Amino acid sequence: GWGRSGGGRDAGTGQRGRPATPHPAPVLQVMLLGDSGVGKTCFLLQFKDGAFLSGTFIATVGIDFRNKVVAVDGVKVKLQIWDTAGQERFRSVTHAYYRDAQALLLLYDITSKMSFDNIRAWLTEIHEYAQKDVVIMLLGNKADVSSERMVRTEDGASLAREYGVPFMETSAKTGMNVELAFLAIARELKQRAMQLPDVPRFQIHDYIEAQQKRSGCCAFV
Ligand SMILES: Nc1nc2c(ncn2[C@@H]2O[C@H](COP(=O)(O)OP(=O)(O)OP(=O)(O)O)[C@@H](O)[C@H]2O)c(=O)[nH]1
Repeated sequence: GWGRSGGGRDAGTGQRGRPATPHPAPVLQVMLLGDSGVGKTCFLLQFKDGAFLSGTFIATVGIDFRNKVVAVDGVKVKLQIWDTAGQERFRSVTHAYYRDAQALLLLYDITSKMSFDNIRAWLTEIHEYAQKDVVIMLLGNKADVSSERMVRTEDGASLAREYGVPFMETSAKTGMNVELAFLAIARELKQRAMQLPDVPRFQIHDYIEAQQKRSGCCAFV
C-alpha cells in the first residue's frame, strides 16, 4: 500500500489455513488542532457518526483517536484521526504526535476572535514539530452561528492565502464541509503518494471548488 504506515500491520497473519488479508487499506494519519472549544471533537464525531451533541462542553484530555474508512476513486483508505486537547497544559503530550501526522486540520471558531488570532501561533508550532511536507487545511468552524460571528470569511481566506493552505468555513453542527475536508485531504495524500512524473499535480484548491460547485455550497475562497 501507499502511505508511510499502511501495509505492515497485517504481517504475520498469513499463516497456512488462514487467508492473508489481500490488500489492507493504507492508513493515513490526520490530526485536528486548534484552541480549546473551537469544536475539534464535535467535528470528528460529525464525520465519524453524523452526530452532533450540543450542550455541555467536555474538553479533551490529552489525545484520542477514531478511524474511518473512506473511498478515494474506489480505493479504500483508512483515516486514523487524532483529536487533540486544545488546552495549553496538554501541549507537550500532543507535540509528540505531530511528526506522525500526514495531514493537519487546523480549526478556529468564527465566533471567537481569539481562536483566530492564535492560528499564527499554531502554524509556528506546526512548523516546529510536524513533518515538512505535512498537508495543512485551515477551517473556520461554527459557521452555523452567524449571529455571533467575530471573524469575517475573507479574513480567514486571506490568512490561508498568506500561508498557502486551503481554507473552508465549516459547521460540526450542521455537517457543512465536514466530509469534504477529510475527503480533500485523503485525495491530496493519495495523489501525492502515487504521483507519476508526467501527470499534472493534483490541485486541492480546484478539487474543493469543483465539489462545492456541484453541491451548491459554500464559503470557500
Ligand atoms: N453551533 C456550533 N457549536 C459547535 C460547533 N462545533 C462545536 N460546537 C460546540 O462548541 C463546544 C466545544 O466543542 P468541542 O468539540 O468539545 O471543542 P474542542 O475543540 O474539541 O475542545 P478541546 O477538547 O478542549 O480542545 C461544544 O459545546 C460544542 O457543542 C459548531 O460547528 N457549531
